[in-house]
Amino acid sequence: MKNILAEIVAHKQIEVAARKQLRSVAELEQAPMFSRETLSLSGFLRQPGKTGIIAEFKRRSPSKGLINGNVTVQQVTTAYTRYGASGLSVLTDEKFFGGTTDDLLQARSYNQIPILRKDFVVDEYQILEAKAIGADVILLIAECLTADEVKHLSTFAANIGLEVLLEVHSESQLEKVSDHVHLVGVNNRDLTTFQVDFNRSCELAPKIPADKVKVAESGINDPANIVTLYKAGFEGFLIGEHFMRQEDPARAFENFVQELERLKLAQQ
Ligand SMILES: O=C(O)c1ccccc1NCC(=O)[C@H](O)[C@H](O)COP(=O)(O)O
Repeated sequence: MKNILAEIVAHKQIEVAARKQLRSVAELEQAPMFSRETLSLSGFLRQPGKTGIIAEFKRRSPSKGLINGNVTVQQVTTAYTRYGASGLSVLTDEKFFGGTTDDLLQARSYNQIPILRKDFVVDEYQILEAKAIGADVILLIAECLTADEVKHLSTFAANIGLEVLLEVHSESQLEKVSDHVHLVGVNNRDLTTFQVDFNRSCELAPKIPADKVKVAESGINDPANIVTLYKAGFEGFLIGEHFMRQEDPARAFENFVQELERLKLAQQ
């Protein structure tokens, strides 16, 4: 790991150690959300006629700095759901992305579609925390974890009813895909240069095991990108900044979906 991920992960380990002191595992397991029946993101993405968009609530990022500090979780996520998102992604990392676990708890309280806890998981504790705040899916990033860690953490998540999205950046990282990984995400953004390249994702798509749902992540800013990525085999499309950087992310999402539907009809 020679990019921003190394810095994020180093900080995450310190942060998780501190969080464990504030809220015990027993307290997480007693949280009202912990016992709720989770929703399947892979199932929602495969529902016929749906957009396949996993719409992300993202206030800031290492690549762009502040994206939007003026909107609320309720305004944005309920519009994403209303206009056809297949799932939501909520960044809960505070230092680098300006998110909080409370953002996800709020998103959960207003929406009945699957929610991905977007964070940098290095410890079982964060998976229990994800369940306790109402998430349905966790993200594991292949570049930050060994194959054994992916196997262990994905099994742990599956045992408490959470799905796992494993993010890969290269073909060699596909060796870390294990039984309890339900979705494989390919990040279009190179985290060293922050350059976006859909070709790289399209080349990797056919190499992903057929039983996993393929998700294209990052840099999507045009409905035509979805058509290209769909043709390459992707069923899910994770989009954050393109909507969040607009003054009105809800309107931006609605317009994007309308244009996507128009493009799909034109392709038939
Ligand atoms: O977005 C970043 O700058 C970033 C930097 C380092 C690690 C992760 C990063 N992003 C996390 C994500 O996966 C994106 O938020 C997600 O794929 C949506 O991407 P986008 O549509 O480009 O906001």
